[in-house]
Amino acid sequence: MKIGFIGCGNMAQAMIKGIVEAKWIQNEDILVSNRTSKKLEKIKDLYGVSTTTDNCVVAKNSDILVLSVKPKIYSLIIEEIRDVVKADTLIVSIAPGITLHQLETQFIQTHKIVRCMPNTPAMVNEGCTAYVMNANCDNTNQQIIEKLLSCFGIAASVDESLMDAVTGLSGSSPAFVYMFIEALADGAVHEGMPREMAYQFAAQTVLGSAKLVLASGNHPGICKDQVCSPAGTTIEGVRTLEADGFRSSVMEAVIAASRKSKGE
Ligand SMILES: NC(=O)C1=CN([C@@H]2O[C@H](COP(=O)(O)OP(=O)(O)OC[C@H]3O[C@@H](n4cnc5c(N)ncnc54)[C@H](OP(=O)(O)O)[C@@H]3O)[C@@H](O)[C@H]2O)C=CC1
Ligand SMILES: O=C(O)[C@@H]1CCC=N1
Repeated sequence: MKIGFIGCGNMAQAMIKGIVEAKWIQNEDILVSNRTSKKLEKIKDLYGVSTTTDNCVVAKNSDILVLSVKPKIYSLIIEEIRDVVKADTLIVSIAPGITLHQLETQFIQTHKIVRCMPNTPAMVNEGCTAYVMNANCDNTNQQIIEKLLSCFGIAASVDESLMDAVTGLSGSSPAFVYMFIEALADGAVHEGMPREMAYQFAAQTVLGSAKLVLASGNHPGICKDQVCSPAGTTIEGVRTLEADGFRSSVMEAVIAASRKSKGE
């Protein structure tokens, strides 16, 4: 089996790293194309994958074909490759806001199409991907797509109506989390902590807190209450976060990203 990527940017590189490390298929059976060659040279040097600047070479030879370019050039890319994609190739879209129906109408043949929303923590095997398949896909296709997505984290099948919310949450919120880590560190730097130490402590604290929510199965509020001693230090911080609209602000960010994905 050959897996192709058209576009070798941040998200494709994260997915390729996971597939290579999972040792699912031979590295040379990962085919990657990109507009320019610099990223291709880097990824070929790193993993020995097959690279080209000709998108049609990848499209023609792939059993699974991931369209990993920006949404605004999806139509252009589909127009470029649609005559050469094999009828039984499983097409994987990772673009926000582009529906299965839109994808089906842009291809000439009746293809098996999967709409996914991955995220960049795939780079460290901690990705979180939701997917929905079109009606042409069968159980075998689902097993293959689960296997692919599990190479770099967890995968969950969702109703297509949820894909925009997924984009706002797991797709986009890594950026919000990095802003949170930066802000936590800045607070500690303000109080005199060296910057490198502040980033390490902030990131480890976010990692550990997330692991505790997942491992305990507790409501996040219970985990929060376990940190807040009566009349202690933490509740002082909680008070200022509430006064500054922290939770509302985070909710608004997820809603804004979801709405953008919906095209609103
Ligand atoms: N980044 C993220 O966190 C996530 C991204 N996505 C989605 O993944 C997709 C890719 O995003 P991302 O990786 O971040 O974007 P990048 O900008 O990092 O990568 C896009 C790549 O597409 C290449 N490209 C541009 N035009 C062409 C072309 N005509 N033919 C072949 N390759 C081309 C670019 O090449 P060049 O460098 O030469 O311009 C670039 O390497 C998008 O649809 C995005 O919405 C989904 C989930 C999360
Ligand atoms: O910002 C974006 O549009 C993409 C989709 C989700 C994450 N990055």
